[in-house]
Amino acid sequence: MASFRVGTRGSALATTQTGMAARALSELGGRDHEIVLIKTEGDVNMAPLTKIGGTGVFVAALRQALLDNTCDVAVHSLKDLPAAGYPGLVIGAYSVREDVRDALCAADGHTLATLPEGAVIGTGSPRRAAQLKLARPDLNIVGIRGNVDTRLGRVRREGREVIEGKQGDLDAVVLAASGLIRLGREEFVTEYLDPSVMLPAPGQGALAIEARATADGAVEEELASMLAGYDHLPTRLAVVAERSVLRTLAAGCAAPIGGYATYNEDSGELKLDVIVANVDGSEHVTASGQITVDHNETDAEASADALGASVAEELRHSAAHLITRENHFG
Ligand SMILES: NCc1[nH]cc(CCC(=O)O)c1CC(=O)O
Repeated sequence: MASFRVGTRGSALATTQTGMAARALSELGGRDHEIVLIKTEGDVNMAPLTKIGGTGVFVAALRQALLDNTCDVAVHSLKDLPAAGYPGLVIGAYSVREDVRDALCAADGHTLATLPEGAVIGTGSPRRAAQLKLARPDLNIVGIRGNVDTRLGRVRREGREVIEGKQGDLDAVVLAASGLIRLGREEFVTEYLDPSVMLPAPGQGALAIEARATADGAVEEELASMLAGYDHLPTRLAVVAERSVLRTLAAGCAAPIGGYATYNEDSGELKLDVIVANVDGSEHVTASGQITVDHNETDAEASADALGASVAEELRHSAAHLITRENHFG
């Protein structure tokens, strides 16, 4: 059978995780693949994400490549994919989820509890900034961007030259554990932050395989069984619930919202926790919900979506003033 083309961003993390997904798909489908590198606005423009639109800057070019038939599937970090659907495209599969937690990478082996008073922490994420300040109001948060190794290079280390604003100028950074693990950078982690301290971003740790949709919104027949074989249903139910929160509150990936759902295949319990916070940690609201859903039901995904929507509805009024474009930094 003909080979298929897999679109990816060019960052080290993107090419690494795309390679992993593409090899798995090839194996399932008994077909070769080729990788197509796509440059996105988020790779080219280094302004803070909250300034260049946040939502979607990493994915627009990849989606266009699918629509232009430059590639057949695109591999995204689900976290970077806006929660609203996209005309003509469909998420054909979700990967098994990697470690969903955020990870503190600090100088001198520090944990969140032992960081010195007033320590300077780098993150570009309002969600991480808000929850860091909730846990430790004395911390100073500075906005950073760039790829994983660039960010790790900002952490102070014995013997490393301090170049103001470039290298070794921070006490710690916070990154997604999943990215660090996929890139083999776990040795830099000094603490994996429990979701009770830092709720991850909706979709964090999962990959989404996007493809062209047929007229009735399904995956093209050529790819359907391969993608169905790759899809991980417990992940699908959890991330659908999480992303439903973003869609209901009309918030993007740059919003200070954490959301984490778990699905227990044995009991059928789907649980969801959500936090919306002020970026300076001065205010926050939380909500949780739980349903039982049989993953064999055809409407299991709709039930997960409804759970996210109902938890979000609980927060609609109390969180409205925290989901404005002003509630970010940079
Ligand atoms: N916006 C960058 C981005 N998009 C997805 C991940 C992590 C990978 C994942 O969520 O699986 C990262 C890096 C980070 O947050 O540290």
